[in-house]
Amino acid sequence: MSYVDEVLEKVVAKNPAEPEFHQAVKEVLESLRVVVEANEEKFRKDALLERLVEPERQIKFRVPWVDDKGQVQVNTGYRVQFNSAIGPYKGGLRLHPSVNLGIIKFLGFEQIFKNSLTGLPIGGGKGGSDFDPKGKSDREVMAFCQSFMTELCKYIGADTDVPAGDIGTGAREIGYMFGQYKRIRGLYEGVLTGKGLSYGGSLARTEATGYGLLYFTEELLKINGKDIKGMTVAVSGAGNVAIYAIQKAQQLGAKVVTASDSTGWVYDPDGIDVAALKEIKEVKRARLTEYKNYRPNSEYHEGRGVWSVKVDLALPCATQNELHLEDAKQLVANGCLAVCEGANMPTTLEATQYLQENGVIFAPGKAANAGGVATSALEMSQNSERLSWTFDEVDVKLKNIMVNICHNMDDAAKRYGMEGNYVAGANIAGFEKVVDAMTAQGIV
Ligand SMILES: NC(=O)C1=CN([C@@H]2O[C@H](COP(=O)(O)OP(=O)(O)OC[C@H]3O[C@@H](n4cnc5c(N)ncnc54)[C@H](O)[C@@H]3O)[C@@H](O)[C@H]2O)C=CC1
Ligand SMILES: O=C(O)CCC(=O)C(=O)O
Repeated sequence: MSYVDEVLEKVVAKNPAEPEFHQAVKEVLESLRVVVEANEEKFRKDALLERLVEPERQIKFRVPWVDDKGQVQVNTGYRVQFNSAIGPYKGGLRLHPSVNLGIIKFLGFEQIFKNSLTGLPIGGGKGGSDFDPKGKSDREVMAFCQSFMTELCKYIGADTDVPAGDIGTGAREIGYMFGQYKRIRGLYEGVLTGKGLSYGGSLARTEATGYGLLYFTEELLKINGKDIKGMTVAVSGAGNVAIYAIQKAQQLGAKVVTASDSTGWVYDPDGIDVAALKEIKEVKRARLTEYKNYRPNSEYHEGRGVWSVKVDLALPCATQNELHLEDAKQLVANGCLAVCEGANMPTTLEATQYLQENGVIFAPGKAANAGGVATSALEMSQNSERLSWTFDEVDVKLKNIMVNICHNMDDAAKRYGMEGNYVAGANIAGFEKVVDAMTAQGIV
C-alpha cells in the first residue's frame, strides 16, 4: 500500500466519527501524492505524514456560565494547537452549536497550509465552543467569553498561540475575551487578533478576508485570461467574509446578486445593497427576511438555493460543505466560470471534482481566504512594534500577499505537471515550507 493510503487509513481508524477531519486530510494528502512519492523513503522513515496529521496538542475544557434567568449553562471549549513548525499557533475561534473536536481539527489542519501560504511566520491552530451567541444578550455573551478565556488563557500568549475570530466570534466577543485575558494574566499583549481599533486592532482586519478573496480572485481570473469586471456573482453567507467580499466585488465592477444565512437566501437582481446587509447583520443581528424591507425588488427564499442562480462566478462564504455535487452540476449547467472559496472547505470533495472535471476554475479556501489570517499576522507585527499602520498600508500589503499566493499556487501546480489544478497547487505550496521546517527541527 502507498504511504499516503496507509496514513489515510490510520487517520480514519484513529479518529473515528470525525468526518470533516477525514475530508480535509484526504483532500490534502491526495494532492500531495506526487510530492510524497518523490520522497517516500525519507518521509516514511521520519513518519512525516503521521506527525503532520497529529495535532501537537488538543485542549478540551468545561465552560460554565450563568444565563439571564440565573440558570447555569455548561458548554465545551476547544483549542487544537496543530503545528508550530513555522511560527506560533494562529487561527480563529468558532462559536456555533455544531462545533465538536472533529470540526476544530479540520479547521486547524487547513490552517497549517493556509498560514504557510501567506509567507508569514504563523503555525496552525483553531478553537471554539458549541456555545451559540445567536439570541443571547450582551451580558450572556460576556459571561460565556469570560469563562471561556479563564481556562484558555493558560495555553495562549502573544508568542505561543494567538486566536482570532471565526463563525460567531466577531468584534464583541474578541473584546470580552481580550479584557478577561488582560485581567487574569496581567499582560497587555497581542494575544488575540481582530481586536477593536482602540485597543490594538489593525485597520483593514475586518475587511481583510472578503477583500483578500477578491484580490485573489481578480488575479486568478487574470491568469486565466478573464476580467472580473462585468461578471455576475453569487455569494453565500451574510457574515464577516460575505459582506466584505460583496463590497469589494462591487468595487471591482462585478454585480453580486445573492446572499444567505442559515435559514434562507436573497436574490437581488439590481445587486446586493451592502449598507442594508451590514445594518441587518452587524447592527440588528437579524434574519435576511428583513432585506426585502430595504430592497422591495428583491426576493427572499427559505432554505438553500444560492447556487441555482445563473452566474459567472460563485463565492461560497458561509460554512463547510455548503456546495454539494447537485449545486456544482447546476453551476456548470448555468455556465459558471469560476468558484473561489471564501469559507473553509465549503465545497464537498465530489463537487470539487465535478467542477474541476468540467473546466471550472476552482480555488480552495486555504489559498483564497488567507487574507484574514495574513492581516491578523500584520496585526501581530503592529502590536510587537507598538505602532499602527494606515488602512492603505495594510490594504496594499494584503493585496500583495494575495497576488503572491495566487502565483505560488499556480506555479506549484505547474511544477508538478498539474497546471490549473489549484487544489494541488495550494496544498503543495503550503506543504513545502512546513515540511522543510519540520525536517530542519528534527523529530519533534
Ligand atoms: N472571519 C474570518 O476572518 C475568516 C473566516 N473564514 C471562514 O469563512 C466562513 C464564514 O465565516 P465568518 O464570515 O467569519 O462568520 P460569520 O459568523 O460572520 O458569518 C457566517 C455566515 O454564514 C451563515 N451560515 C452559517 N452556517 C450556515 C449554514 N449552515 N447555511 C447557510 N449559512 C450559514 C451565517 O448565517 C452567517 O451569515 C467560515 O467558514 C469561516 O471559517 C475563513 C477565513 C477567515
Ligand atoms: O485571523 C486569524 O487568525 C484566523 C482566521 C481564521 O480562522 C481562518 O483563516 O480560518
